[in-house]
Amino acid sequence: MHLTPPQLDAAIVAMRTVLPLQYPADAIMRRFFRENPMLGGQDRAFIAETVFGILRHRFFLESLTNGITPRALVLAYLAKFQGMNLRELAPLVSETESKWLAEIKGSKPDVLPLVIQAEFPAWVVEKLQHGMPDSDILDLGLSLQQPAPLDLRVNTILAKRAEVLETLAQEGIEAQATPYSPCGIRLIGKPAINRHALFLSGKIEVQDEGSQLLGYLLAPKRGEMVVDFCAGAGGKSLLLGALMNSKGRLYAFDVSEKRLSNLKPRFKRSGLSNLHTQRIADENDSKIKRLSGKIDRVLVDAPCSGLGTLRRNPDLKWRQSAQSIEELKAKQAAILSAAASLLKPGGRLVYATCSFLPEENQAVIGDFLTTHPQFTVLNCAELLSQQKIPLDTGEFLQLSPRLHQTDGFFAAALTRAETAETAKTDHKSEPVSETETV
Ligand SMILES: C[S@@+](CC[C@H](N)C(=O)[O-])C[C@H]1O[C@@H](n2cnc3c(N)ncnc32)[C@H](O)[C@@H]1O
Repeated sequence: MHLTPPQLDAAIVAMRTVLPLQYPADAIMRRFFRENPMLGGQDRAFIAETVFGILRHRFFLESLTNGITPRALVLAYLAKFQGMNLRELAPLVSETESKWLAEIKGSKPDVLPLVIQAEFPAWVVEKLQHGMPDSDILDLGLSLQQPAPLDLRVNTILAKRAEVLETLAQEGIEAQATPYSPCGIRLIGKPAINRHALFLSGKIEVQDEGSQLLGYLLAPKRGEMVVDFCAGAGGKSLLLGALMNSKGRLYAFDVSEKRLSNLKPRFKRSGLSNLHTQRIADENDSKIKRLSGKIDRVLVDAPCSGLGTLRRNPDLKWRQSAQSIEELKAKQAAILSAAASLLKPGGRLVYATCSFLPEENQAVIGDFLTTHPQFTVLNCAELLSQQKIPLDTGEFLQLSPRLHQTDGFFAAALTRAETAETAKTDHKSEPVSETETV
């Protein structure tokens, strides 16, 4: 591309605004674009790509010199990772900068320490080294430095995947069916899909293929009682409703009113009628207690570090810490325990995170099983195979950008044993009354 001085300046200002990283980078960028309405579509794309690209490669870029400035970060990123040659950059930089950029172009990351090559903070590498060889940590880190593709979920209540693919092809939008999710589509580029008629009519939603697979793992059936315990803005609730063919009762719980209200317009578009959102104060809310032992399927999409989404949210590396993981582990255990109490004997619970840290995943499940002997683990590969999805990552579902081109998801499926004791508890629980339909 031909880079103009105003474009370069705007990227530097955006980088300076984002860098304290007190708030999520995507929120800061949204505000930056709102406050700079004169920027055109191309400028915005360039600035966003540059800022997120720098965050993906920040450890490497900062290793190049001491006290690196936002301007130096932008220039170094354009030279090293955007392939801009020194002739293109020459009219925009000083002679000293030009010499420095020439050195950077020749630098070789593969001689640098693992933390820099993998672009992980030291505390993440330390945690991973307990169970992973350095070569795997590096592979994982490198795969998370790539931008994520744009995946869509076809809303099977309103459309078929083949029909959506055909419409996209007719309009020259390159797309293909996702390899695992039966309702997924992967776009080749990044068109502004949220202004497309298919999106506005509720036929498609933006959703990573890995996230879609969690719905197939839970596999709710028509007419069942289902809970999405940490529903947020409802990415997974909408898929669960579609898998239930809008029949039965689907509760979407969350502690955040704001996130649940973001679900409303999506729900309106979706054509579903069986979704009931409820804000809960916390996992011990009385609304949860009233549903004890009554639910067929429960999804726990637990609050987590989000490190598996570093392709999309590279700033999480600086917004999480060893301390925040400790707090998350306690929260995850409490939520899992409360959500499990909802399950009918013989029911299914899926616990999921978008983290690759065993502490947030296998360890939470291990501790839960020790204190809840009435629960056992179901084999995820078998559950997916029952849904005609040929994906075997073992007992747990473990997705990675490198192997599956999805975000880094973890999921465990659990079932509750049928016992005389649990049947007695069922009899005592009261029906839930006040539900709000969005
Ligand atoms: C990973 S996000 C869920 C994303 C959502 N399922 C989706 O697909 O869009 C985790 C959610 O857990 C919610 N949360 C945090 N603490 C909670 C609690 N104690 N009970 C229920 N939800 C909680 C957060 O507000 C957040 O929306």
